[in-house]
Amino acid sequence: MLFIVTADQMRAVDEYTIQQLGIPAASLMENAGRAIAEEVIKLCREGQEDGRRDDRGWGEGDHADSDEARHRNIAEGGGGWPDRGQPKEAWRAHTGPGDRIGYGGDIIADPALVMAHPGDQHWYMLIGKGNNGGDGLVAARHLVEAGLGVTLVYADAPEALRGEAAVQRDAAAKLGIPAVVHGREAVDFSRCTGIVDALLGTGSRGAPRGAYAALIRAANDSGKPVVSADVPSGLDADTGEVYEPCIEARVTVCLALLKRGLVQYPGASAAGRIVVRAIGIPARLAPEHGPSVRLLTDEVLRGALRVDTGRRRAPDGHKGTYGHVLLAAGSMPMSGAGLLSAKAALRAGCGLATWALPAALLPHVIGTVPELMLAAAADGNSGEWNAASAAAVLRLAESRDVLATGPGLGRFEGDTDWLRRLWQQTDRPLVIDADALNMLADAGPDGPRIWGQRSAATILTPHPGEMGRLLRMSTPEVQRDRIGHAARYAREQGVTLVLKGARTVIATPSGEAYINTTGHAGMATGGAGDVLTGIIAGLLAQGLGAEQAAAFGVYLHGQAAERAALRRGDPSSLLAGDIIDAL
Ligand SMILES: NC(=O)C1=CN([C@@H]2O[C@H](COP(=O)(O)OP(=O)(O)OC[C@H]3O[C@@H](n4cnc5c(N)ncnc54)[C@H](O)[C@@H]3O)[C@@H](O)[C@H]2O)[C@@H](O)CC1
Ligand SMILES: Nc1ncnc2c1ncn2[C@@H]1O[C@H](COP(=O)(O)OP(=O)(O)O)[C@@H](O)[C@H]1O
Ligand SMILES: [K+]
Repeated sequence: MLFIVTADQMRAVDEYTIQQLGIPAASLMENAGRAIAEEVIKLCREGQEDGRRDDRGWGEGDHADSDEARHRNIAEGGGGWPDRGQPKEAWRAHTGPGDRIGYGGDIIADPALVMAHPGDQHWYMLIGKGNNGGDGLVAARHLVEAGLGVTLVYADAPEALRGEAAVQRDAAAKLGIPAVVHGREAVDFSRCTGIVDALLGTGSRGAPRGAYAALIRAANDSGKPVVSADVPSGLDADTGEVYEPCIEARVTVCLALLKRGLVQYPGASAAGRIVVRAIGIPARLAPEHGPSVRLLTDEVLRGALRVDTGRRRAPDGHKGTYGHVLLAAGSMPMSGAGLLSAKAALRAGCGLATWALPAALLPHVIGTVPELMLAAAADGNSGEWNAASAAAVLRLAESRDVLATGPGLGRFEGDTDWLRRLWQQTDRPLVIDADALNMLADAGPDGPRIWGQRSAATILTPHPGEMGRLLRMSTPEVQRDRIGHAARYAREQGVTLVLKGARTVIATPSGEAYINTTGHAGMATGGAGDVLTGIIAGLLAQGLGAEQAAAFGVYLHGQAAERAALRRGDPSSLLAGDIIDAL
C-alpha cells in the first residue's frame, strides 16, 4: 500500500519504529543505503543493457519503458528484480568440471549488487550533514563492495556529521573510500558515470544554501544521471514545490513511504522515476501518525474503497437498477458542455440520464444524443438559465437519483441563491462543477458550512482556478500545496473535493485523500472536466458513495484518456469526446 506522508509524519513514524518497536536507527539507515546502492546498480545495468542493444543497432523504441511505467513513473520496489538487464553470467561462478547439470553447482553472489564490469563505473556521492548524508555513506560502502569506483563529496566539513551519519562517515574513512570536501578541493564531475544526491532529505528547510546549492547546480549542469536519496535535494517534501536550485533526478529512491512532494508537480518532474523501497518501517503506521493520503491504485480502489472495479452487472439488472442522473447544465453559448457531461454519465453506466436545460436551447440539441432525455427547466428566449428555474430543477430531481450541475451553466442574476436552494432542498447526491463552483465561491469562503451539511453525497470538482476562488487565493498559491489545500477544505467544509489537474487530489470530509496517477497532459482540452462531472454523476447513480464515485470516476476518466490517446497516436490531438468514446 503506497501511503503518502509529510516530513513530520515520516519523522513520527521513524520515531515510533525506533523507540516503540525497538528497531535500531542504524538498521534503518543500513537498509536505506543498501536500497540506494541497489538502485544505482540497477541503473548501471540498464545503461549497460542499452549500450549492448545500441551496439546491435536496436532503435530507441525497443527498450522504452512500458506505457504503464511511463504513465505512473512510480514503482513499489523492495521485492524481486526484473530479469531485464541482469547479466546472469556476472553472478554465476563455475565451480569446476565435476558439477553435474541438474545437481546444483551454481554459486550465486548477491544478485542485487552484482553487475558486469563494475570497474567501468565511477559514482560521486554528494553527502549532506544530516541522516540523508548518512544514507549516502551507507550506499557508498555497498557500491565499493560491489566493485564500483566511488568518491565522496562532503558538502560540509565531515566533522559536522552527527549520530548514525557520523558512524557511517568513520566506517567509510576506515575503508579508505576517497573523499573530498566542497570548498577545500575542486570537484569535477566530468569523468564520473553518475551522481548520488544524498545532500538533503526530509530535514531540508527552504532553498538549499551555500555548498548545498553549489553542488546541486554543478550536478545538474554535469548532465550525468543523478540518483536521489529519499527526495531530490531542493524539493519541498511536503508540497512538491521546487526551490532554486533543485536536483533534477533520473531516479529517486524514496525511503519507506512516499513523500507528498514527490507525487505533485513540479516535484514529480524533479524526481524522475520514483522507486519506493522498504527499509523496515511498517507502512501501516503512517495513518496512525497523520492524515491518510494514498496513491490511487486499483488495489486501493478494490480494497480500501471497496469499489468493484470490474463494474460487474447483475444478470437480471434493468435500467432502473443503475440509476437516473439529472444534469442541470448548458446554455446557448456552451451547450456542448452539457452534452459532454450527459453523454459521459451514460457511458459511465447509469441507467438513464435527463438533461435539464434552458427551453430555448432544447430544440437545438434534440437528437444529438438520442439516448438522452431532455427537460426544459429555464423559460425565456435567451437560452440562458435564470433564478426561477430552481423550482423546476428541484421538481425534476424528485424522480431522479443524482443531481449534477455546473458545466456550461453560465452565470445569471441570483445564481448563488439558485444553487443554495438546490443544495438545501434536494436530498439527492449533488455534483458541483464549473460555474456552479463560482456561484458557491460567491457565498463566501465558508459557503458549504454556512449552507449546512447535506445528508447526501456532495462532490465539488474544481480545477485550480476554481479552487482559488473557493479559497480566496491565487491559482499559483493553490498549486503550491494542492494536497494540503484540498484536504483542509474537504474536512472543514464537510464535502468530497476533487482538485483537478495533473495528479488530481480526491479529498474526503473525514480527512483522507487519494492521489490519482492516470491520465496525461493531452487532457488539457476544453470539455475534459465536463466529462469527469458526468462520469462521477453516473457512478453515484449506480449506488457508489461519494468517496468511491469521486475516486473511481477520476481514475476511469484518466484511464479512458490514456486509451483514447493511444488510439489517436498522439495525446495532443485528444478531444474531450474521445475520452467518452474510450470509456
Ligand atoms: N530514522 C530516521 O530518521 C531515518 C532517516 N533517514 C534519512 O534521513 C533523512 C532525514 O534526515 P535529517 O532529519 O537528518 O535531515 P536531512 O539529512 O534532510 O538534512 C538536515 C541537515 O541539513 C541542513 N539543512 C536543512 N535545510 C537546508 C538548506 N536549505 N540548505 C542547506 N542545509 C540545510 C540542516 O541544518 C541539517 O543539518 C531522510 O530524508 C532519510 O534520507 C533514513 O536514514 C532512514 C531512517
Ligand atoms: N496534465 C494533465 N494530466 C492529467 N490530467 C489532466 C492534465 N490536464 C488536465 N487534466 C484533467 O483534465 C480535466 C480538465 O478539466 P477542466 O480544467 O475542468 O476542463 P474543462 O473546464 O475544459 O472541462 C480534469 O479532469 C483534469 O484533471
Ligand atoms: K536527497
